[in-house]
Amino acid sequence: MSRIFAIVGPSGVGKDSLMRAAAERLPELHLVRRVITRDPDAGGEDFHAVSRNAFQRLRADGAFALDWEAHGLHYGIPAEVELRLTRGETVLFNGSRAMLGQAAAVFPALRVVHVTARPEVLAARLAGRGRETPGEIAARLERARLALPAGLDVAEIDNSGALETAAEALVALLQPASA
Ligand SMILES: Nc1ncnc2c1ncn2[C@@H]1O[C@H](COP(=O)(O)OP(=O)(O)O)[C@@H](O)[C@H]1O
Ligand SMILES: O=P(O)(O)OC[C@H]1O[C@H](OP(=O)(O)OP(=O)(O)O)[C@H](O)[C@@H]1O
Repeated sequence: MSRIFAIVGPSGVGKDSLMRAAAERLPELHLVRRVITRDPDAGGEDFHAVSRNAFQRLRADGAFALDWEAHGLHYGIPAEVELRLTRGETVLFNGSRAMLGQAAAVFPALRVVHVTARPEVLAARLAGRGRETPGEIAARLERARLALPAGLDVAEIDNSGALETAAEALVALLQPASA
């Protein structure tokens, strides 16, 4: 049976790190490679970098199952995810808390993993990652406490401590038996 999980939470909480750690343990997982209007050399997650114009063309051509704008960037989830779901795969994507209502409308079986960490931990991780400027980091910390929409199937994982601990919690959630 196919399953799709949105991994959400504040910037710097460790969403991408956790997705990668889970995929190391469960190689059958499909981690979505997002299309983003971000500098291709920005580092961090593996993503497909495009210009704003290219993004709009892709969007108009129906290349995305879901897309949104945040942090001044456009993000797209490739439409091929739908094909993977029809094949029975388990799909994980790094999602936006603000866009979960729309995501659940597109993927009715959507399950949400909400990753949290203490505020001082977030600030240290964003600074350590070094992908954003101090101004961008401040804006991301402002958004850290954004609430999730009601009515969704949400599991919580605290990643304030060791990545290994949170990764084990994620792997446990992803086991088919807990589906
Ligand atoms: N549990 C953890 N302990 C220490 N560092 C972590 C942990 N989780 C993530 N990090 C680091 O924090 C930074 C942000 O993680 P990242 O996965 O990019 O977060 P997000 O995708 O949520 O923005 C990265 O430098 C990552 O290596
Ligand atoms: O509505 P929100 O939950 O605040 O999310 C806004 C955006 O932030 C994250 O993106 P991105 O991966 O660029 O940022 P991050 O790695 O710093 O989390 C997330 O994937 C969304 O695209």
